[in-house]
Amino acid sequence: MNLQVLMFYQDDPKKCTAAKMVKFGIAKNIKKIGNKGLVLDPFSEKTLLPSDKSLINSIIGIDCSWTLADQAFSKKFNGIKRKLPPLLAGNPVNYSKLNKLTTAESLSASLFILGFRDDALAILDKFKWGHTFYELNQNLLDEYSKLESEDQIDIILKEYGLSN
Ligand SMILES: C[S@@+](CC[C@H](N)C(=O)[O-])C[C@H]1O[C@@H](n2cnc3c(N)ncnc32)[C@H](O)[C@@H]1O
Repeated sequence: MNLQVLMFYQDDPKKCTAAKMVKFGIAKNIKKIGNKGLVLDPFSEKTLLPSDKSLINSIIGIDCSWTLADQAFSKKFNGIKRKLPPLLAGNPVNYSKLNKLTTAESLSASLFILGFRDDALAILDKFKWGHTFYELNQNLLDEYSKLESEDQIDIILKEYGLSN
């Protein structure tokens, strides 16, 4: 799957996971999103499902600061927007917080859910804390890669003690 990042350059470049993925040739730094691009948007009403694979030709992470994310996502991006189903951050900045993932974690999780397991793990291998993200979410990711509808997510969260 073609991985892309659209960068706002708002965070420390030394810690930016999108910049690291571009440097390693894992993701392409783009300025324009295509119509069949899956935009990873934490504010989207729709959740990513495995069946979305047939609609898309690329996955795009929007690399902005979490503190400015509402402004960044108020822009009208082209593409197909989806949030990820609930996952725990493994990165040191937002460790164990639900849904506050780095761009690298979000791209990895989306690949996992869409069935590209090896590619998902290869991204995490590039980060010291990558294995922590996988260990925290392995069971959830396995379940999400079999999702047929959003209705099933609440049942999964209850099973793992993550529902309110
Ligand atoms: C807000 S930026 C933070 C970037 C961070 N500074 C880094 O170095 O990775 C993280 C991006 O990953 C994607 N993302 C993170 N969590 C997500 C979620 N729960 N659902 C959908 N996309 C998510 C979005 O594209 C989001 O803009």
